[in-house]
Amino acid sequence: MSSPQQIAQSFQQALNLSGSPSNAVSTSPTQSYLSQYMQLSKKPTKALKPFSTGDIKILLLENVNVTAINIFKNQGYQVEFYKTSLPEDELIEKIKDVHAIGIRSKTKLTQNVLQHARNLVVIGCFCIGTNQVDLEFAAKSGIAVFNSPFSNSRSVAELVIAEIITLARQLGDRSIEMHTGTWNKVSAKCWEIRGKTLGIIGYGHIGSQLSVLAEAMGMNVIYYDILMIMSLGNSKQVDSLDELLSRADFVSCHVPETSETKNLLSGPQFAAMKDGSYVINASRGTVVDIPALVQAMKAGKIAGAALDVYPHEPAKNGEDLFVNSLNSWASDLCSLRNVILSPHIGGSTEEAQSAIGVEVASALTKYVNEGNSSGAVNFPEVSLRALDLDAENTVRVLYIHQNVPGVLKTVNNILSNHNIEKQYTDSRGDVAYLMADISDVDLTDIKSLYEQLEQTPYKIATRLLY
Ligand SMILES: NC(=O)c1ccc[n+]([C@@H]2O[C@H](COP(=O)([O-])OP(=O)(O)OC[C@H]3O[C@@H](n4cnc5c(N)ncnc54)[C@H](O)[C@@H]3O)[C@@H](O)[C@H]2O)c1
Ligand SMILES: O=C(O)[C@H](O)COP(=O)(O)O
Repeated sequence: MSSPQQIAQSFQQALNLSGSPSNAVSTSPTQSYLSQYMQLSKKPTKALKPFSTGDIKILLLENVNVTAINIFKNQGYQVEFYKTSLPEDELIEKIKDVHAIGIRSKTKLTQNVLQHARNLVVIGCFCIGTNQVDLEFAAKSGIAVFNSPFSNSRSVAELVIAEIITLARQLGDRSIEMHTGTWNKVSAKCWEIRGKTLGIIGYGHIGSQLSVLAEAMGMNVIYYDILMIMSLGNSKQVDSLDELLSRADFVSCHVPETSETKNLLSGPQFAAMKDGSYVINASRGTVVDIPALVQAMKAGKIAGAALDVYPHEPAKNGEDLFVNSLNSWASDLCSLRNVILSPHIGGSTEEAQSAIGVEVASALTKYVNEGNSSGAVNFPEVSLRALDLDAENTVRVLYIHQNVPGVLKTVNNILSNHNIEKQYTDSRGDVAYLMADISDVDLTDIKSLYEQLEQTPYKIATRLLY
């Protein structure tokens, strides 16, 4: 019989957890990372140590906040940090070996990129939007995705309030004039916002927060959403986008990027708006058709616009918006009066970034260390209370599988030699996730337990924590 050390060694080779290249696992790239053991206990009785938190490699891109780095380092994870996003070829190289990746809105985790991830267990979007990740492919590959659903909502809402006043007072133009030495004191077509109507498209976390701030400043608020949503304050939900457009002096978009929201505001919608009204977009660049906006502004229909997001955004600071041929509208837009352009800074405040860092890093840590998927955006949400590390011979089984009949029968048959202390399972679409704490496990049996689970049909990923 093999000694525990020998078993540990063979596990390390087979599972490629030692950091050195391994070709012992002859599965496809998306399968090979799924087979992982993790030992959280430092107890000397558990001599078998195929995987510890110190083996976890995490790649952080796009200047994810230091609060997150500290949380990961406190866990003992190996952290590789970059201030920017990476070009696709570099990203593919880097993603091959890491167990977790943290990104913001720029990094595109497409199927093409994700299929190279051999060990990836979890993705953290340190922002609200998750449209930059192929969520379905990730789920089917057993990769959970987490985001921060509201930690930057207030920051975006405050920016939009600033933009409403700036547009109403043509403040951007006055400032540019003063910077070039021109004194141009005017009141024509400059307005108070008190008593004006703000039309909010998308009354979610940001839209509703904006509603409260706008009403506090004396605005009337109407909103349009595909869902019936309780109105805050005196705001009123309207039945159609057209009704909102025909009544609002300021229209602000706060919808996600979906196929339905692509060019949500285009030529016909600008035509339906009030003469001299204003457009604000701090949601996603695909939501407003910029060339159509330029036309509407040139025609004098729209009196001003504030854009924080664009269909093709530069990957890093210092890059020129104009050099991207896909942004052929850029010089036209910049030549217009009363247009505020900001570089996707809606959520970029110290408060928001620090809170997002804590929130997403905590979710990732819980998933890696405990398998807890509460709050995942693409994955069944399963959690059991923290693994009892003091309980001798207890193992947490994390088993991700295709959502088809008969799988639980097979799995519970495998687990039936042990005492199942707790078990929880849930499914989402085609993917299901089972978590079970089993006791009375002889550590020398773990290899066999693992191998049996790995050999089950419809398995996507297995992890054993002990
Ligand atoms: N500029 C920035 O820095 C920044 C920061 C944070 C978020 N965002 C963007 O803002 C978006 C909104 O954020 P949120 O937190 O308020 O999201 P949310 O999910 O809380 O709210 C979005 C709302 O839009 C509604 N909606 C969806 N499709 C719609 C449609 N076709 N028409 C009308 N309503 C529709 C939803 O029902 C929901 O109520 C995010 O998806 C993100 O892309 C940008
Ligand atoms: O989705 C978001 O939260 C915003 O678009 C902010 O993205 P960022 O973190 O890349 O600035």
